[in-house]
Amino acid sequence: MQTSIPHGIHLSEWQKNYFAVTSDTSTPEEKADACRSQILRIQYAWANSEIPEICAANLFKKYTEKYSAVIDSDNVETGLNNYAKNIVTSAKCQQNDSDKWQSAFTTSNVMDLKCVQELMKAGKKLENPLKAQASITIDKEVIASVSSSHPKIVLSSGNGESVFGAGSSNCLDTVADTLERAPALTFHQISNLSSSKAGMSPVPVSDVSDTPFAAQLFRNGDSAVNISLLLKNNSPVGQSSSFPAHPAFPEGMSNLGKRKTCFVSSEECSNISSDSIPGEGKTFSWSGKKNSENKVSGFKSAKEQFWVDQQKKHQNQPHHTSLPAYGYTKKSLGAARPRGPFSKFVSPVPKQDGNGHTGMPCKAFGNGATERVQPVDERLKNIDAKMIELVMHEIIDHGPPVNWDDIAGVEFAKATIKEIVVWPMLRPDIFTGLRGPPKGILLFGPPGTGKTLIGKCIASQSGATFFSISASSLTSKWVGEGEKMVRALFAVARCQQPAVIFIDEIDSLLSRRGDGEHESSRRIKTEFLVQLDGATTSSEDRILVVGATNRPQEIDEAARRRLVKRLYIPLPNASARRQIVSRLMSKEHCSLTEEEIDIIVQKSEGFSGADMTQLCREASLGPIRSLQSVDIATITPDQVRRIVFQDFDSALKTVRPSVSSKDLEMYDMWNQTFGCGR
Ligand SMILES: Nc1ncnc2c1ncn2[C@@H]1O[C@H](COP(=O)(O)OP(=O)(O)OP(=O)(O)O)[C@@H](O)[C@H]1O
Ligand SMILES: [Mg+2]
Repeated sequence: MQTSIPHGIHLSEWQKNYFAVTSDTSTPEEKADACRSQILRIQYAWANSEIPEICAANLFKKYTEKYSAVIDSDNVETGLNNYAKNIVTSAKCQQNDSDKWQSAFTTSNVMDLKCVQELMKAGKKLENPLKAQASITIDKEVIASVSSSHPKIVLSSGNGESVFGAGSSNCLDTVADTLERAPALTFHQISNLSSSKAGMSPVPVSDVSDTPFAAQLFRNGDSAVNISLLLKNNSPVGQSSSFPAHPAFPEGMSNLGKRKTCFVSSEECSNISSDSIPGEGKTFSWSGKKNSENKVSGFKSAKEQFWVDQQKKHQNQPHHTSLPAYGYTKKSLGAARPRGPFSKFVSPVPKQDGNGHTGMPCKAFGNGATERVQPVDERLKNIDAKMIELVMHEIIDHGPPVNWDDIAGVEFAKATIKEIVVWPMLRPDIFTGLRGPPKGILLFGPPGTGKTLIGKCIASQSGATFFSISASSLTSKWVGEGEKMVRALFAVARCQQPAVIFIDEIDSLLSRRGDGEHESSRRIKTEFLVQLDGATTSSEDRILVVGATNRPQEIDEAARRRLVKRLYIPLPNASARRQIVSRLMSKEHCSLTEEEIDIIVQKSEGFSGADMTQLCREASLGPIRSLQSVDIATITPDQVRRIVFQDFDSALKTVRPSVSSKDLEMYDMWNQTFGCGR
């Protein structure tokens, strides 16, 4: 296409067309071509959710008007003289003397016109295939009505409608002009521009502030669209106003406050939903009445037509995975969630793309293109996405499975936990009302007695989603972010019910509140108690909080009350110690007799489970230590002698119990006062 653009200046296709349309030196044919090209570009951009509907509507209106002005003009120098007679008729059919004249030439019906469709077909030959397939996409809901005094644009959706007040039309022009003149302008800036007048929430864009939106949109159209627009419904009005001035901001746009503005409420934007079309990409539609209206009227929007065409085109080709859809797509954590601690969990938060941009969650669960996208869980609405990501990656436990048999002794605690955790998870229908399980458990006892091991066992055996976090990591790793993390933890757990939240070293999180306490740890504690209260008192939520501590006396009274089932995990008795030794030695090359084991058990009185494990480790080194250092280099594993009683005897001289009798008294006392054991 020949235009009057000076040579040597690199301009985007959009700009070239813009100049062709506005230039006095362009021929009518060039103007018509340029308009057609712009219209296609707008459709394509909107179909890919690169621009808001309102913006697309305005641009579309502008270029269809320019287009019809060229092709309708009888003047042989400036027009194409009845090139499309239908448009003239349509545009003028309702014209009368009234000020309230409304053109029948709307963004929706114009596409039904035969002549436009012919032009579209012609355009296909010029544009690249992808663009050519984009049929007119401005939807029925965008009704542009123009009156001389109060121009307004009504944008309706299933949830009602929003009226853009006087001057909105001009504002749209402002946005449109900005887009045209500043190809490098980011969407954020456009959003900024749009939001410069208070009253309606602009469409905030986050995490994509550097995305050269307009450049993507209006550059040569071959580049793949890779823009993520992240809507935050709860973002305050004017949030985006902090966006720094962009060097590419066009002259005259600096005093935006004086400009007419347009707004798209974030609520309306959130009504845009996206559905996967089997084997294809996605359609974007306003929720609510629109679709049903379309069906009743038999109207097929250009978007729908676009996808129908796409389907037809590819029906004989093997289906490919749908392209990632960026924009307003949402999904739920509640439905179709994986169960069990080792099942694959799908993060509710978008993964960062290669450019470091965080997009909205845009892919449905699983990989199938046919899966429908679920709405975002309401419970995660106000939770920081980064925190959710952290919860997913840092907290969910992925350790090796632990069986109840791996835990020696503590029979009462094991039975109680099975009763509280496993059975209600398996049969929630039976464990209702008074039989409803307690929502908080505290495992307390001397160090190394298997509290953490029990937590891992619950993770493996309960079938619930298991969140395991060390309290000290909450208070140290994410300084200042602790309370957010706590909130995110419980929110995600709520979405992943039944869920078990295991908090190791809970004393460091819920120690008594004191004067010398740091402000941030106080905040974390308060948040935790609030969340714990919610989780433990809600009868619907199937969240169990399990805390483990070896300093139960330091736990805040409020927290203690909420952890209703307080189970003492004592030092292993003789039978448990025997079990630990037998179990560990069964995996080794060992020749201990039953009597020898009895002696070992006797001699290890007061040992914790961890001490017993250490004793076995030490004894197993006996055969190695008895080797000459020269032999170590050459000996084969099967030449190493068996572990014998003498090795344990030697080991017992170096391994000592780690829990003092004074400590044991304290645990016993606390158990008698607050414990729920026998
Ligand atoms: N009852 C037990 N049965 C089998 N092994 C045990 C038992 N108790 C402890 N152990 C061994 O000791 C190791 C440490 O146990 P664990 O971490 O569960 O102790 P803990 O009670 O959480 O200690 P702490 O209070 O210091 O956190 C376990 O990995 C396991 O090898
Ligand atoms: Mg532990």
